[in-house]
Amino acid sequence: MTAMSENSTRPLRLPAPAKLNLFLHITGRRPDGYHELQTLFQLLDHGDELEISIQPDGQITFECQDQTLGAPDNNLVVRAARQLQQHTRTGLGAHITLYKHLPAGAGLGGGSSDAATTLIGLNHLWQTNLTLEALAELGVSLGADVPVFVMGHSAWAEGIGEKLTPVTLPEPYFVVLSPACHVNTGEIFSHQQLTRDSSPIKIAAFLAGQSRNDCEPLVRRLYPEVDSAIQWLSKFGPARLTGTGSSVFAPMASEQAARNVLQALNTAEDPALSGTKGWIAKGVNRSPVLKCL
Ligand SMILES: C[C@](O)(CO)[C@H](O)COP(=O)(O)OP(=O)(O)OC[C@H]1O[C@@H](n2ccc(N)nc2=O)[C@H](O)[C@@H]1O
Ligand SMILES: Nc1ncnc2c1ncn2[C@@H]1O[C@H](COP(=O)(O)OP(=O)(O)OP(=O)(O)O)[C@@H](O)[C@H]1O
Repeated sequence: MTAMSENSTRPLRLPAPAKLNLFLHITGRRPDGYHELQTLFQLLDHGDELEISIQPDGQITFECQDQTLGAPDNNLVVRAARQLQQHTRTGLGAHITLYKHLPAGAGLGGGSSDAATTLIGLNHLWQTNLTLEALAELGVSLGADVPVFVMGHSAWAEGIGEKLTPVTLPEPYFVVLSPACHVNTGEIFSHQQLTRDSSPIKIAAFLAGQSRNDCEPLVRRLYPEVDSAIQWLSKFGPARLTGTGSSVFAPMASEQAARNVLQALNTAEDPALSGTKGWIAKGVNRSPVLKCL
């Protein structure tokens, strides 16, 4: 069987991992309104999954059980597929099924990761042979978080999050709490009370504990569920917001320590935590996507 016919018959099942922002400083604003930031992206071993197969007639079709995501045409998976199709002028199409496990609007980069996995998967199936750098450049217009998922490595990031330097992190276990609320990233970045004047730091300052998430004070004020989640998780470790929220996380000394925190969450009688989901994820340096191809 040739590589092409193998590609066209077998659906490709790929992971779309989540990320945490271990810190997030906003250092300025570009003329187009986008914010300049510094962040440390930690990829996780947990996320969504996609199944992709080729459609020879050029159609892009999409399936997802999660009805809360809105119209298929607006889904980042479909937008990524159309963008690659137009850019490469391939005559091929695809049928894509999204198995959504990550909450949306939760600061975990779920939509961006789905878009990145779509670009990587279709580039492979369609044999369009773009480099990862070219796919990342194409993806940044879909979301500022797409490039890190395409490059596939935990990274120090600057610019709007697209200037990436891969870093090797200790890969600890994290407890992640996802309150039931969705936070709209655009709303936080356009809020008058957002801190936008942090001085740039070097990685040594992060390692010395001199970092924060600049969105956190504002998001805690606007979303009491997030404030409660941070207060509760702080009893077990240094808890922080990821991205613009709504999820919060704390690194744990071991998987067992993480399990103990989840058990405490399940038996907590605090009404402010009702609807908040807790889960455990392991930090990974390399994205599981590239290992699948
Ligand atoms: C907060 C982070 O998750 C940190 O990793 C990202 O910066 C956000 O990335 P994202 O969800 O992929 O965001 P996008 O879909 O690109 O942008 C949503 C909206 O947030 C604002 N936005 C986003 C990123 C950024 N660096 N500056 C901004 O001002 C813009 O108004 C934009 O319209
Ligand atoms: N495949 C997708 N998965 C999740 N959301 C999607 C998807 N496609 C489009 N969206 C839209 O994008 C919005 C943001 O979703 P996403 O999960 O990427 O946010 P987020 O976790 O806050 O990301 P970030 O950390 O990058 O800000 C959702 O409210 C939803 O309407």
